[in-house]
Amino acid sequence: MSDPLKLGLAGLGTVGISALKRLVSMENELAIKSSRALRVEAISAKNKNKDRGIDLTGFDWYTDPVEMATSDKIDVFVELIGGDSGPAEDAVRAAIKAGKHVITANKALLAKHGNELAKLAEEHNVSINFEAAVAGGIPVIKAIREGLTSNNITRVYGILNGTCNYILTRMEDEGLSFEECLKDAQRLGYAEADPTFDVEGNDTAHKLAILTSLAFGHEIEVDSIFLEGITSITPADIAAAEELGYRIKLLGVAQKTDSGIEQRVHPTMVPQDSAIAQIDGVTNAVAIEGDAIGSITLSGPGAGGDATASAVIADIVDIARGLEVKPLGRPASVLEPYKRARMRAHEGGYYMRLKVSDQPGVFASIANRMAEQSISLESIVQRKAKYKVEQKSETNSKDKNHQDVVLITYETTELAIRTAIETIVSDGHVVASPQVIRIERL
Ligand SMILES: NC(=O)C1=CN([C@@H]2O[C@H](COP(=O)(O)OP(=O)(O)OC[C@H]3O[C@@H](n4cnc5c(N)ncnc54)[C@H](OP(=O)(O)O)[C@@H]3O)[C@@H](O)[C@H]2O)C=CC1
Ligand SMILES: N[C@@H](CCO)C(=O)O
Repeated sequence: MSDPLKLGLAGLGTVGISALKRLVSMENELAIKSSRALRVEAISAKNKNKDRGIDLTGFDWYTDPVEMATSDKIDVFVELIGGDSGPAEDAVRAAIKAGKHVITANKALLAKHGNELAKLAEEHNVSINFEAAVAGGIPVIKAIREGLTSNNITRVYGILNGTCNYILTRMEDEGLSFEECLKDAQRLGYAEADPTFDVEGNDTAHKLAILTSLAFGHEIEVDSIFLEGITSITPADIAAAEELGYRIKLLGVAQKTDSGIEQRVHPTMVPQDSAIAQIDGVTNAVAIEGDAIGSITLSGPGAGGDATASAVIADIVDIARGLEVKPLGRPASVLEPYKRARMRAHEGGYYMRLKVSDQPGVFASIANRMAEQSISLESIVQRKAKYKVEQKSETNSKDKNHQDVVLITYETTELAIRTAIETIVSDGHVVASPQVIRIERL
């Protein structure tokens, strides 16, 4: 057997401590699978005195992760701190420059600096492995970067945030409030340090940007992703979706179009009988469409200590085995600049829920405005009694004179929908911000 592979682990939170425990408890088995011992030499976290449920006296302790990242005692720096700047970024850069391989679960860091870090790693002949950064325990990076290399990929989409899917599932199944569900997701270790990154869709965007780059051979480009989170989804939308044969999921979608690559993150109506609609709780699913494979969908736990540690350790084993792959699947120098498809040209079906004054003619006026934009309606329903219970929390006594008009359109464009909504709002019948949810062709 070769010399042990010496590891330094920075970050001993939900993911870090699970990874450390598994590396210790599976030491023999991992050594056999890697043909090499994996030895944790050094650890780093903020608070040395925190009880982490494991004896840490056998590891060298570093308060400064940058110092650990450059120490001669380690071969591989494992970054499990988080954040797109500060100690995580400083330590990753320092590790690469010191010739250490890097493993990270940090999608925020990769979405912001991934192109540059990939170049830096190539210059220093080291790997950056980041299986845990996208979809937790699902080996989707390996699937796209290695398993599907002979495919021309046309679309990648999926549920990429465990926290949001957990919240939406529990709101739907148990009728709980958004806030209650989010608190539980935080307690279970699923949410980001700042959970607005989850619920506003940023975390999904970070992951999507990484997948897009790997799938289409473009530079990572996160800032131009069309982004809507789940905070505006109400029990009334969830009830309407169910009645109309859909479920609401936060999807990240990247697809090739004639004008460029469309990247979008938004709550999405998916048909109840589709595979993606069956994905509940913290589970994630990623569907990949390519010319050789047709379509495959991978699903599994998207967050949580053990599931994420599984991906971190697989990355370590790859390094121990000597497997070297360019971080973004091809040399950084040949990645194409990202060409954005305009969101206004997006084509699809739409769900709209409009809270309107309960007056004669409103219904017909809305239908006319849609017709002006050549939008065909699959259904248009007026709801008062049906959603009364769900609406209680968001209404007051004035709402006695209001009702919801729920519309489902056939295929149209984002531009047509936006124009129709502007005119409907300017007609003065709508008494609250219109709710618009895109329907995905699956
Ligand atoms: N939680 C999950 O399910 C998943 C998380 N990720 C990603 O993994 C990474 C870690 O997430 P998670 O484990 O949840 O985060 P936690 O907040 O649970 O843990 C963060 C760790 O970083 C340590 N830390 C913070 N600042 C410093 C510093 N300056 N120097 C050294 N250590 C520091 C903390 O120390 P201390 O404990 O002393 O406070 C803590 O141990 C993030 O990038 C996250 O996005 C990816 C997939 C799933
Ligand atoms: N906060 C993230 C962790 C996994 O990346 C999620 O809920 O999916």
